[in-house]
Amino acid sequence: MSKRIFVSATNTDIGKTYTSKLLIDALSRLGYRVGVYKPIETGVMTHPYDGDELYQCALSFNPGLSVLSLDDIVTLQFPLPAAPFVANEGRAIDLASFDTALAKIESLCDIVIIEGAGGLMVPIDEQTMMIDIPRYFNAVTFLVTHCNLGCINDTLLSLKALEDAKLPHLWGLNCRSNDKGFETTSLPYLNHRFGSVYQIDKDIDTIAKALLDTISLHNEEKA
Ligand SMILES: Nc1ncnc2c1ncn2[C@@H]1O[C@H](COP(=O)(O)OP(=O)(O)OP(=O)(O)O)[C@@H](O)[C@H]1O
Ligand SMILES: C[C@H](N)[C@H](N)CCCCCC(=O)O
Ligand SMILES: [Mg+2]
Repeated sequence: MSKRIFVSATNTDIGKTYTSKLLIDALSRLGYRVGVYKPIETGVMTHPYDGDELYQCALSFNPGLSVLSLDDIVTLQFPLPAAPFVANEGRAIDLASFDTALAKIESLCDIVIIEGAGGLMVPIDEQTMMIDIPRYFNAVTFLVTHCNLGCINDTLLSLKALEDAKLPHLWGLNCRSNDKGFETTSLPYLNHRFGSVYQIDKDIDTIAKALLDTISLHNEEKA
């Protein structure tokens, strides 16, 4: 069964691409041929920079991906830097249009990292939100959250959305060197509630292994 990780975040600019690249590195070091996919990228004036960043990183570990073009990695590209619904003026998007692209990438890898656009409740069209994508792809979600004041609320809301949707998921905090006060203002509650938390920079190898375990469990349940 395919191994798919859907990387989402509490919002845009939180670190989905940053984290995806660390996951590519960690999974590659575990011996996996890693592929990447960005089904929809908005804000593409001339070049899909997000998709390219993912592609170049994956290519450096998995040269087999060199037969692909950037259009294979980023299926739908829109100039307006906005939710797909807005960038595509509310037109319907047929999710089946992603299947051929993903199959081509998966023929060249053992596991694929799929990056969403923005957060989980970003509208794609009238019928679909970003949170519907991991179910469509049968992927395990990795939620990236931040370490600024407000991260408790943002994290719990996104986790509630994943739990309500009964989607298998893990999550981690993307703390930046200029984040101030996280350990005194937010971490105490997160530790109290969850026992321990993953921090992406420190724990990426543990996260990669936990994602592989979660994928195996999820695939067994689906079999
Ligand atoms: N831990 C970090 N330390 C330093 N810089 C970071 C860190 N995480 C992310 N960044 C930087 O912050 C910016 C936003 O991160 P990134 O592009 O990964 O966000 P994103 O969630 O993928 O955004 P989008 O919704 O546009 O796809 C980038 O310039 C990235 O290099
Ligand atoms: C252009 C940007 N970097 C992302 N690709 C799209 C973010 C859409 C966010 C929409 C919203 O939540 O209001
Ligand atoms: Mg990104």
